[in-house]
Formats: sequence, structure tokens, C-alpha cells
Amino acid sequence: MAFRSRREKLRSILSGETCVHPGSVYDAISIRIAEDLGFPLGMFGGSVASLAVLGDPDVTLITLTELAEQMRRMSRASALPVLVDADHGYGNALNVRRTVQELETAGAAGLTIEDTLLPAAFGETKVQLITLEEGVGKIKAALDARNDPSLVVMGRTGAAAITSVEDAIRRAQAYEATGVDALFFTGIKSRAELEAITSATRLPIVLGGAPDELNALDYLTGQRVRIALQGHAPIAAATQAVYETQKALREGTAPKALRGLASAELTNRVMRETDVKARGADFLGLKR
Ligand SMILES: O=C([O-])CC(=O)C(=O)O
Ligand SMILES: [Mg+2]
Repeated sequence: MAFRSRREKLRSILSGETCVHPGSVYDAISIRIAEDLGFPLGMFGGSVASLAVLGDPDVTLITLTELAEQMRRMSRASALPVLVDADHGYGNALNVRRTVQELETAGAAGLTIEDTLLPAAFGETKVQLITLEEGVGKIKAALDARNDPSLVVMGRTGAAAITSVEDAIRRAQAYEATGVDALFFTGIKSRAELEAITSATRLPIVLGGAPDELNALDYLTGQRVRIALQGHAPIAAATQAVYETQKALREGTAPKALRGLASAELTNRVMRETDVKARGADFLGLKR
């Protein structure tokens, strides 16, 4: 299967000896740049999916079809393994099965299913969790839905910052018992919290946003963390660049006087122009 080697690369990160940072990817251009810079994997966050596809905040308005289509575009553009934030699996446990099927055929290397109640309930300002039992059912459904057993499924909980670290551990242990491939935690605030989680669990750990004291890769490696997210600065940088450029043009700057644009060389690399030219020669009778 064409996507298997991507999944095996993600598996080798999880079973390896070091903690890595993923590149934040959200479209064909960003994934090719991450690949060219040598990132070992890409992270496709739900927040950046919402922003890139809809221009919306991360409030579960994006549909599974839209998420999977964006993943498919990235899979076509690059062979970089991508870990997809599949939120709550877009519904109940049966919807989770569908979500896994769609993301698997779209080429995801791995995906996370979280136990957050999404979309937010009426009148609730605080993030809520589904029950441990429902969370376990969702993770089991995700594992059951895999057609390619090399697809990585991670159980994710934000309980540490919503209920308690003890609750996060209880949930993580229950997810481990389902046969999931890794545990993904958000909301961990200190080394002490991470160490409590590490010592009570056994699977590789992926850390969502984390405070500065958790930012040393050597330390994280020793705590069985294999992937540590660094937020989603690239899409913020892209937004700023588009803003500055449109503003300058709107204010009368001549296109030739604009600053901060991608060079022709970078644009050609991102477009894989050499490959496209070679195909033009092979298939369209064009000069090499
Ligand atoms: O997965 C991540 O990168 C963090 C997250 O939930 C999001 O950005 O939606
Ligand atoms: Mg998310």
C-alpha cells in the first residue's frame, strides 16, 4: 500500500530513542516546505485545518470531508508522514470509524482521537470531557476501523487541564488497554505533571502545547515523549506575510518594490518544477 512507508516512518519515531518536533502543515505548500527542511513528520492540527480551509476559529465547524480532502492534497504533494488531529472523530464512536476510514484513504500516517466534548455544549464556557467509557469506545472504534494496520492511532486527552492529572492518567491507562499506539496529552503544565503521567503509563507520549519548562528535547526524550508540538507558527507567519503584501499593494506600492516575497528559486522548488518539466519532456514532447 502506497502510504505504508509513511506510517512506518511515524512508527519508527514512536519506537525510537529521541523526541522530535513536527512541522506544522496545513496545505500542499506548507508540507513541501516542511519536507524540504528535513522535518521528520508533519502535524496537521484541527485549528490550522479550520483556519486554512474555512478561515474560522477552532470550534468544530470544519467537516470530515473538508479535513480529509485537505489531507489528500497534502498526501499528493509530499511523502512526509502526517499526524492528523481528528478532534473527537467527528461524532460518536460510529462516526469515529468513518473518520478513520476517510483519513486512512486520504494518506494520513496517524491520527488522534480526543475525549473532549465537541462541539461545545449549549451555554458551556468551559471545555468538557466525555466519559472515560465513551472515550474507550471511540478509541476501540478507531482501531477497529483501520484497514491498514500500520496506520497509527493515538488516544488523546486534555483532562490534565480540565479535571485533573489523576483523571488524565486514568483515561490514558484505559486507552492503553485498548491497544492504541501512543498517548497524546494536552494541558500538561509542569515537569512534575509529566513525570506522574510517564511513570503511570507505558506507551510513547506525544505532547501538545507545553510550557517553557517542558521545552528541552533531552528531558522530554527521557520522559518517553517522542513527539513534542511547537504550536502553529507557520500559518501565523503566512497570514502576516499576506497581510503585509496586500496592505502594501493597496497603499500603492508597486509589485516590483514589494519585500519578503518567495524568490523564483524557492517558488520553483515548492512547485517541484524540475519534475514537472521532466514530465513535459517525457509526455508532451517539450524540450528538456
Ligand atoms: O493538534 C494540535 O496541533 C493542537 C490542536 O489541537 C490544534 O491545533 O487543533
Ligand atoms: Mg485540535
